[in-house]
Amino acid sequence: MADRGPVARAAPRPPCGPGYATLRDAGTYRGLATVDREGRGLRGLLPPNVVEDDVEVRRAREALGQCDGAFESYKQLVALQTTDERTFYKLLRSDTERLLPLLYTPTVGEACLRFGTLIQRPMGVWVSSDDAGNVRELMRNWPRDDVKIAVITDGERILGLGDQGANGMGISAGKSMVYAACGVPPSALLPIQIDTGTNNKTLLDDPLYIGLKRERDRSQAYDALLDEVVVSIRERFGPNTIIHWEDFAPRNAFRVLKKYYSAPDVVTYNDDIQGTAAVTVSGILASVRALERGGDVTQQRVLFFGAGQANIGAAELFVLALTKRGVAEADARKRVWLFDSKGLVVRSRASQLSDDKLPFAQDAREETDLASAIESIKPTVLVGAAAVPGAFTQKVVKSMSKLNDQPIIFALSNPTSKAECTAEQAYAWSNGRAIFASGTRFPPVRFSAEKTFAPGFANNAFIFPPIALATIVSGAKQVTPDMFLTAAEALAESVDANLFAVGAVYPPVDRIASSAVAVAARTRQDQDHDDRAVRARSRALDRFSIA
Ligand SMILES: O=C([O-])CC(=O)C(=O)O
Ligand SMILES: [Mg+2]
Repeated sequence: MADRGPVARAAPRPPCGPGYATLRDAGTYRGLATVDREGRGLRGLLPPNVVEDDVEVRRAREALGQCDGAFESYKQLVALQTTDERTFYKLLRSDTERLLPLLYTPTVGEACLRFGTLIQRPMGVWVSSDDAGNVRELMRNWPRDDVKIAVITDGERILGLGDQGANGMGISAGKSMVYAACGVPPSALLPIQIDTGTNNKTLLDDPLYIGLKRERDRSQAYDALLDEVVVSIRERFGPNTIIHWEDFAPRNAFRVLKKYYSAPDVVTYNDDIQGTAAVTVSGILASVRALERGGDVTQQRVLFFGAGQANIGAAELFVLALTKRGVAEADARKRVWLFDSKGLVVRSRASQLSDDKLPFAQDAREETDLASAIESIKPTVLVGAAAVPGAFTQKVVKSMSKLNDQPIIFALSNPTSKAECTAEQAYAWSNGRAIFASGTRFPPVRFSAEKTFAPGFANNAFIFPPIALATIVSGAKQVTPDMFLTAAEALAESVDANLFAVGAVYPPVDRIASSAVAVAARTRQDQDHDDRAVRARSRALDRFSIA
C-alpha cells in the first residue's frame, strides 16, 4: 500500500486552546493591543502587530467615520462596546462632544424605536413579569459584582416618544454610558429593563418586537415586581446601590419615587423628576446671571408648559430655591405657573387636578391658549416639557419678547423632533434677544455676520452623574432635594461670561466630565458635615477620575 504521508499519521487531534474565549469577552478583549499572546493561547488568533491602546482608539474612530448617518454610527458604537469595552470607553471619554449625541439623545430615541433589529449582546438585565419570584437569580447572572448604580426603566415614557416597551433598554444603556463618560467605572453600572408588557400597538403587532406581547400589567403584580427588583439589587450588590428610575410614565414615576424615597435606606432618585428639575433650575439661575441689565432670581415669574414629571419637579425645586433666598413658600408658589393639556392650572379646576399639580393651582381665570396665558401672567421664563413640537409658535416667542428684554425660553422635550421650538426659531422670533436652551442640543445658529449663538444643552446629563458621584463618595443614605439644588447652583455658577456671550447657560458638552466632578465635590461638601467621614471616604473619589 502506498505511504499516505504525514497527514494520515497526525491522527489524535489536539484540543482547542483556551485563548479564544477571552477574545469574545468585551471586558477582557484588547484587540491588537493584546499583549502576552503566547502565554494565553492567542497566537494566530489576532494579526501579528501589537500596538498601543491609542492605536486601537484611532482605529475605532476611523471605523466610526465610515458610518453613514447617526443611526449607523450608533450601531457601530454599540458593536464596539459589546466587543471591546476598553476601547469604547476610551473613545467615548476622549471624544464625548461628538459621541454623546450618537449614543444618547437624539440618536438613542431612534435606537429605541428600532431596537428590534438591533439587540446584540447583553447590555443589561431584562426583568419581565414572567420572572416574578426569580429576580434574585437574574441578578446573579449579571457577571459583575461591583455595581453601584442600577438604571431602571419600564419603557413606558421613553423621552418624548411614549411607550416603547422593552425597547426602553436603549435609554437605560444610554444613561449608563453618560455616567461612564463622566468617570464612573463601566463595571459599576447596570442597565435594567422591566417588562410588564406594552400598550404600543405597533410593537405588539411587530414580529420583531423583543418584549412580552401583552398589554401593560396595571395590577399589584407590577408593584410587587419592582419591589423584588429593588430587594434583589440590594442583596446582590449591597444596600447602598443607587436605584436610578428613568422614563416611567407619570402615573408610576411619582408614586414609585415617593415609595422608595421614604423606604428606610433605599438610595434612589428619579432622573426625569429630579435630574431634569435640577438642570432646569440651574439654567434659570444661570440665565438670570446672564441678563445684561442684571436680574434677581426672586423676581422671576416662571411659566411651565406641560405639567408632567419634569416640569412639576422643576416647579418644586424652583420654589425651594426661592425659599432658600428668603421668599415665603406661599409667595414662591405664586411665581410659578403650570399650563397642562387643559390649559392653565387654576383653582377652579381643583377637583380634577392630581395631587402633584394642586399646590400650584393659582387664583386666576381659566385659560387654554398659551399666548393669551403669557399676556396675562407676564412670565420672565417659559419652560416647555410637554413633548408638543412647535408649541412655542412665533406668536408665543414674540409675546415673551414683548414683555422681556431678554426672555428666557427653554424647549426641553426630547429628542429634537419633540422640541417646543428650534434654536433658530427662538432667536429669529425674538430678534436675537432670547436666552435659549434645549433638552437635545441644536447646532450653533448663525444669526448675523457678527453673532453666532451656541445654545446650551439643558439636559439632566449635567446632573445625574455628579449626584451619583457625590452620593457614593459621601455614603449618603438619601439623595435629598437639597442635594439637587446644590448641584443646580454649582452647575449654574460654573457658567462664565464667555459662555453667556454665545448665548449658553450650561457648560459645553466636552466639559461634562470635569463639570460632573466639580459639581459632585460641591454637592458632597454640602451634604456631609462630618469632616472625618468626608476625609475617610474622599479617597474613593479618585476611583472615579477619568482613566
Ligand atoms: O434622556 C434625556 O435626554 C433626558 C431625559 O431624561 C428625557 O428626556 O427623558
Ligand atoms: Mg428621561
